[in-house]
Amino acid sequence: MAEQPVGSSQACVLVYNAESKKWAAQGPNNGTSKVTLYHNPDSNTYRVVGRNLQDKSVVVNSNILRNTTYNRATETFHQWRDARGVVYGLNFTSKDGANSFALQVEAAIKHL
Ligand SMILES: CC(=O)N[C@@H](Cc1ccccc1Cl)C(=O)N1CCC[C@]12C=C[C@@H]1CC[C@@H](C(=O)N3CC[C@@H]4C=C[C@H]5[C@H](C)C[C@@H](C(=O)O)N5C(=O)[C@H]43)N1C2=O
Repeated sequence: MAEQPVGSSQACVLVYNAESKKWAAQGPNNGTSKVTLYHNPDSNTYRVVGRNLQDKSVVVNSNILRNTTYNRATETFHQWRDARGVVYGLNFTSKDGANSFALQVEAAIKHL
């Protein structure tokens, strides 16, 4: 069976630049993206995919692993580090959207 969407939310996707110590918003004019947690039941893998709402470009495509720590830095800003050390940030447009997405990611990590 192909990948299934577990849940989605709206957020601005950012990547941290360790050199400049700044967050860089991904996608055209720092736009909002639709971030979706996908589950592949065949391989029992999860990933977060974000697509910019405006031009549909993929702004994040990151595997969530059993040793991933999903950090709720604030009620609306969550972040994680991928296997290569790239730090992603999600600046959600609402607390509810942030919380529901986080609950799904946290459940996914427990399921791995
Ligand atoms: C142990 C560890 O790895 N720790 C990581 C975090 C983590 C923990 C556990 C597992 C994985 C990860 Cl990844 C860490 O601490 N990291 C990862 C890289 C960056 C950072 C390091 C230092 C700074 C200091 C401050 C904070 C930061 O960046 N914060 C705070 C909330 C605040 C909210 C919003 C965004 C806003 C969109 C723009 C900007 C603004 O507000 O202008 N901004 C911010 O400033 C945002 N940092 C971090 O998160």
